[in-house]
Amino acid sequence: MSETEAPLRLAGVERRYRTEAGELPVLRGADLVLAAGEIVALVAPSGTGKSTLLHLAGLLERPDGGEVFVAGRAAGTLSDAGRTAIRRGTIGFVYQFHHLLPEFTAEENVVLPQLAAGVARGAARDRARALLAGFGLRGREHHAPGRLSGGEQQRVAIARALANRPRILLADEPTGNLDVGTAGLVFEELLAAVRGQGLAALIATHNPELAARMDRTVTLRDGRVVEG
Ligand SMILES: Nc1ncnc2c1ncn2[C@@H]1O[C@H](COP(=O)(O)OP(=O)(O)OP(=O)(O)O)[C@@H](O)[C@H]1O
Repeated sequence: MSETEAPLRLAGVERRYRTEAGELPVLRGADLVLAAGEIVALVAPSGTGKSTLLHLAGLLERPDGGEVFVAGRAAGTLSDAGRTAIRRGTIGFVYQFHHLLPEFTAEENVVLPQLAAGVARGAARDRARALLAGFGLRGREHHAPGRLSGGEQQRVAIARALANRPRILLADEPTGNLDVGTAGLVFEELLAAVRGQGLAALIATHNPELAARMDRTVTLRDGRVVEG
Protein backbone atom coordinates (compact mmCIF):
# COMPACT_ATOMS: atom_id res chain seq x y z
CA MET A 1 0.00 0.00 0.00
CA SER A 2 1.67 3.20 -1.19
CA GLU A 3 2.01 6.10 1.23
CA THR A 4 1.54 8.55 -1.61
CA GLU A 5 -1.91 7.23 -2.50
CA ALA A 6 -4.89 8.86 -0.82
CA PRO A 7 -6.71 6.35 1.41
CA LEU A 8 -9.92 7.02 -0.52
CA ARG A 9 -10.66 8.57 -3.89
CA LEU A 10 -13.91 8.75 -5.81
CA ALA A 11 -13.58 9.62 -9.49
CA GLY A 12 -16.64 10.45 -11.59
CA VAL A 13 -18.88 8.20 -9.53
CA GLU A 14 -22.41 7.74 -10.86
CA ARG A 15 -25.41 6.06 -9.29
CA ARG A 16 -28.94 5.86 -10.64
CA TYR A 17 -31.88 4.14 -9.03
CA ARG A 18 -34.61 2.56 -11.09
CA THR A 19 -37.95 3.57 -9.66
CA GLU A 20 -41.56 3.21 -10.81
CA ALA A 21 -41.40 6.79 -12.04
CA GLY A 22 -38.29 6.03 -14.13
CA GLU A 23 -34.57 6.47 -13.54
CA LEU A 24 -33.47 8.63 -10.65
CA PRO A 25 -29.90 9.87 -11.16
CA VAL A 26 -28.56 10.50 -7.63
CA LEU A 27 -24.81 10.79 -8.22
CA ARG A 28 -23.71 12.21 -11.58
CA GLY A 29 -19.95 12.27 -11.56
CA ALA A 30 -18.97 12.67 -7.90
CA ASP A 31 -15.27 13.31 -7.23
CA LEU A 32 -13.76 13.27 -3.75
CA VAL A 33 -10.30 12.72 -2.26
CA LEU A 34 -9.78 11.86 1.40
CA ALA A 35 -6.16 12.48 2.37
CA ALA A 36 -4.50 10.44 5.10
CA GLY A 37 -5.68 11.60 8.50
CA GLU A 38 -8.22 14.00 7.04
CA ILE A 39 -11.67 14.22 8.61
CA VAL A 40 -14.33 15.48 6.24
CA ALA A 41 -17.93 16.39 7.04
CA LEU A 42 -20.58 15.54 4.45
CA VAL A 43 -23.44 17.97 4.97
CA ALA A 44 -26.25 18.02 2.42
CA PRO A 45 -30.05 18.16 2.42
CA SER A 46 -32.04 15.00 2.92
CA GLY A 47 -32.39 12.89 -0.19
CA THR A 48 -29.40 14.34 -2.07
CA GLY A 49 -27.39 11.12 -1.87
CA LYS A 50 -25.24 11.13 1.28
CA SER A 51 -26.02 7.52 2.18
CA THR A 52 -25.62 6.50 -1.44
CA LEU A 53 -22.17 8.12 -1.58
CA LEU A 54 -21.08 6.49 1.69
CA HIS A 55 -22.29 3.05 0.61
CA LEU A 56 -20.34 3.34 -2.64
CA ALA A 57 -17.24 4.62 -0.83
CA GLY A 58 -17.55 1.74 1.64
CA LEU A 59 -17.72 -0.80 -1.21
CA LEU A 60 -21.15 -1.89 -0.01
CA GLU A 61 -22.49 -1.21 -3.50
CA ARG A 62 -21.00 -0.82 -6.95
CA PRO A 63 -21.37 2.46 -8.89
CA ASP A 64 -23.07 2.65 -12.30
CA GLY A 65 -20.13 4.68 -13.57
CA GLY A 66 -16.80 6.03 -12.36
CA GLU A 67 -14.48 4.36 -9.89
CA VAL A 68 -13.73 4.13 -6.18
CA PHE A 69 -10.03 3.83 -5.31
CA VAL A 70 -9.02 2.54 -1.89
CA ALA A 71 -5.34 3.19 -1.20
CA GLY A 72 -4.90 3.48 -4.96
CA ARG A 73 -6.62 0.22 -5.86
CA ALA A 74 -9.56 0.45 -8.24
CA ALA A 75 -12.38 -1.35 -6.44
CA GLY A 76 -14.29 -1.98 -9.68
CA THR A 77 -11.60 -4.35 -10.89
CA LEU A 78 -11.90 -6.55 -7.80
CA SER A 79 -14.05 -9.62 -7.27
CA ASP A 80 -16.71 -9.54 -4.55
CA ALA A 81 -14.29 -11.48 -2.32
CA GLY A 82 -11.57 -8.90 -2.94
CA ARG A 83 -13.95 -6.07 -2.11
CA THR A 84 -15.05 -7.83 1.06
CA ALA A 85 -11.42 -8.25 2.14
CA ILE A 86 -10.77 -4.50 1.67
CA ARG A 87 -13.99 -3.59 3.41
CA ARG A 88 -13.15 -5.81 6.33
CA GLY A 89 -9.53 -4.75 6.77
CA THR A 90 -9.33 -1.15 5.57
CA ILE A 91 -12.74 0.47 6.04
CA GLY A 92 -14.79 0.91 9.20
CA PHE A 93 -18.46 1.83 8.79
CA VAL A 94 -20.79 3.35 11.40
CA TYR A 95 -24.52 3.60 10.64
CA GLN A 96 -27.11 5.93 12.13
CA PHE A 97 -28.78 2.96 13.79
CA HIS A 98 -26.21 0.76 15.45
CA HIS A 99 -26.89 -2.43 13.41
CA LEU A 100 -25.38 -4.54 16.19
CA LEU A 101 -26.23 -8.23 16.23
CA PRO A 102 -28.92 -8.40 18.92
CA GLU A 103 -28.25 -11.98 20.01
CA PHE A 104 -24.57 -11.33 20.73
CA THR A 105 -22.97 -9.37 23.57
CA ALA A 106 -21.25 -6.03 23.08
CA GLU A 107 -17.87 -7.77 23.26
CA GLU A 108 -18.85 -10.44 20.75
CA ASN A 109 -20.07 -7.77 18.36
CA VAL A 110 -16.55 -6.30 18.39
CA VAL A 111 -14.83 -9.72 18.30
CA LEU A 112 -16.74 -11.17 15.32
CA PRO A 113 -15.37 -8.91 12.56
CA GLN A 114 -11.87 -9.63 13.81
CA LEU A 115 -12.44 -13.40 13.64
CA ALA A 116 -13.73 -12.92 10.09
CA ALA A 117 -10.46 -11.14 9.30
CA GLY A 118 -8.42 -14.05 10.67
CA VAL A 119 -7.47 -12.65 14.09
CA ALA A 120 -7.10 -15.29 16.81
CA ARG A 121 -9.93 -15.32 19.36
CA GLY A 122 -7.79 -14.34 22.36
CA ALA A 123 -6.25 -11.36 20.61
CA ALA A 124 -9.65 -10.34 19.25
CA ARG A 125 -11.16 -10.45 22.73
CA ASP A 126 -8.31 -8.39 24.20
CA ARG A 127 -8.72 -5.74 21.53
CA ALA A 128 -12.51 -5.70 21.95
CA ARG A 129 -12.15 -5.19 25.70
CA ALA A 130 -9.57 -2.41 25.25
CA LEU A 131 -11.74 -0.64 22.68
CA LEU A 132 -14.88 -0.93 24.78
CA ALA A 133 -13.01 0.32 27.85
CA GLY A 134 -11.80 3.27 25.79
CA PHE A 135 -15.43 4.15 25.14
CA GLY A 136 -16.31 3.94 28.84
CA LEU A 137 -17.98 0.55 28.55
CA ARG A 138 -15.97 -1.45 31.07
CA GLY A 139 -18.42 -3.69 32.91
CA ARG A 140 -20.88 -3.61 30.00
CA GLU A 141 -18.94 -6.04 27.76
CA HIS A 142 -21.33 -8.92 28.36
CA HIS A 143 -24.54 -6.98 27.86
CA ALA A 144 -26.59 -7.64 24.76
CA PRO A 145 -27.31 -4.49 22.71
CA GLY A 146 -30.92 -4.48 23.97
CA ARG A 147 -29.65 -3.89 27.51
CA LEU A 148 -27.55 -0.86 26.53
CA SER A 149 -28.62 2.76 26.14
CA GLY A 150 -28.70 4.35 22.69
CA GLY A 151 -25.41 6.13 23.35
CA GLU A 152 -23.80 2.93 24.59
CA GLN A 153 -25.05 1.00 21.56
CA GLN A 154 -23.50 3.59 19.25
CA ARG A 155 -20.20 3.44 21.17
CA VAL A 156 -20.13 -0.34 20.65
CA ALA A 157 -20.86 0.21 16.95
CA ILE A 158 -17.91 2.63 16.76
CA ALA A 159 -15.66 0.14 18.59
CA ARG A 160 -16.74 -2.53 16.10
CA ALA A 161 -15.89 -0.23 13.17
CA LEU A 162 -12.40 0.31 14.62
CA ALA A 163 -11.81 -3.34 15.53
CA ASN A 164 -9.77 -4.29 12.47
CA ARG A 165 -7.61 -1.13 12.59
CA PRO A 166 -9.05 0.41 9.41
CA ARG A 167 -7.39 3.29 7.55
CA ILE A 168 -10.73 4.84 6.67
CA LEU A 169 -13.80 5.45 8.77
CA LEU A 170 -17.13 6.15 7.08
CA ALA A 171 -20.08 7.21 9.19
CA ASP A 172 -23.67 7.95 8.16
CA GLU A 173 -25.11 10.33 10.77
CA PRO A 174 -23.48 8.33 13.55
CA THR A 175 -25.13 10.35 16.31
CA GLY A 176 -28.30 11.29 14.44
CA ASN A 177 -30.42 8.96 16.52
CA LEU A 178 -29.26 10.27 19.94
CA ASP A 179 -30.45 13.15 22.10
CA VAL A 180 -28.42 16.33 21.68
CA GLY A 181 -26.30 15.93 24.83
CA THR A 182 -25.42 12.29 24.23
CA ALA A 183 -24.82 12.99 20.54
CA GLY A 184 -22.22 15.63 21.43
CA LEU A 185 -20.40 13.31 23.82
CA VAL A 186 -20.38 10.31 21.51
CA PHE A 187 -19.31 12.48 18.61
CA GLU A 188 -16.33 13.86 20.56
CA GLU A 189 -15.29 10.31 21.46
CA LEU A 190 -15.58 9.27 17.82
CA LEU A 191 -13.48 12.23 16.67
CA ALA A 192 -10.85 11.57 19.34
CA ALA A 193 -10.56 7.94 18.28
CA VAL A 194 -10.33 8.83 14.59
CA ARG A 195 -7.71 11.52 15.23
CA GLY A 196 -5.81 9.35 17.69
CA GLN A 197 -5.49 6.58 15.13
CA GLY A 198 -4.76 8.94 12.25
CA LEU A 199 -7.66 7.67 10.16
CA ALA A 200 -9.17 9.36 7.16
CA ALA A 201 -12.87 9.86 7.78
CA LEU A 202 -15.99 10.92 5.92
CA ILE A 203 -18.85 11.62 8.28
CA ALA A 204 -22.35 12.62 7.19
CA THR A 205 -24.18 14.87 9.60
CA HIS A 206 -27.05 17.34 9.60
CA ASN A 207 -25.54 19.17 12.55
CA PRO A 208 -23.46 22.25 11.58
CA GLU A 209 -21.79 22.37 15.03
CA LEU A 210 -20.51 18.82 14.59
CA ALA A 211 -19.43 19.58 11.02
CA ALA A 212 -17.42 22.55 12.28
CA ARG A 213 -15.37 20.18 14.48
CA MET A 214 -14.02 18.41 11.37
CA ASP A 215 -11.22 19.51 9.00
CA ARG A 216 -13.43 20.56 6.08
CA THR A 217 -16.98 20.26 4.83
CA VAL A 218 -18.26 19.03 1.50
CA THR A 219 -21.81 18.97 0.20
CA LEU A 220 -23.70 17.42 -2.71
CA ARG A 221 -25.04 19.58 -5.50
CA ASP A 222 -26.69 18.15 -8.62
CA GLY A 223 -25.12 14.79 -7.92
CA ARG A 224 -21.59 16.11 -7.52
CA VAL A 225 -19.41 16.75 -4.49
CA VAL A 226 -18.57 20.42 -3.92
CA GLU A 227 -16.81 22.22 -1.08
CA GLY A 228 -19.42 23.23 1.52
N1 LIG B 1 -32.60 1.55 -3.28
C1 LIG B 1 -33.17 2.65 -3.75
N2 LIG B 1 -34.09 2.60 -4.74
C2 LIG B 1 -34.66 3.73 -5.23
N3 LIG B 1 -34.37 4.97 -4.80
C3 LIG B 1 -33.46 5.08 -3.81
C4 LIG B 1 -32.82 3.94 -3.22
N4 LIG B 1 -31.97 4.38 -2.26
C5 LIG B 1 -32.07 5.72 -2.24
N5 LIG B 1 -32.96 6.15 -3.16
C6 LIG B 1 -33.31 7.55 -3.44
O1 LIG B 1 -32.11 8.22 -3.80
C7 LIG B 1 -32.07 9.53 -3.23
C8 LIG B 1 -30.85 9.68 -2.34
O2 LIG B 1 -31.00 8.82 -1.20
P1 LIG B 1 -29.94 8.80 -0.01
O3 LIG B 1 -30.45 7.87 1.03
O4 LIG B 1 -28.59 8.55 -0.56
O5 LIG B 1 -30.03 10.32 0.50
P2 LIG B 1 -29.49 11.02 1.83
O6 LIG B 1 -28.89 12.32 1.40
O7 LIG B 1 -28.63 10.08 2.59
O8 LIG B 1 -30.82 11.30 2.64
P3 LIG B 1 -31.11 11.40 4.23
O9 LIG B 1 -30.34 12.61 4.72
O10 LIG B 1 -32.60 11.59 4.28
O11 LIG B 1 -30.66 10.11 4.84
C9 LIG B 1 -33.40 9.70 -2.51
O12 LIG B 1 -34.29 10.37 -3.37
C10 LIG B 1 -33.85 8.28 -2.25
O13 LIG B 1 -35.25 8.21 -2.20
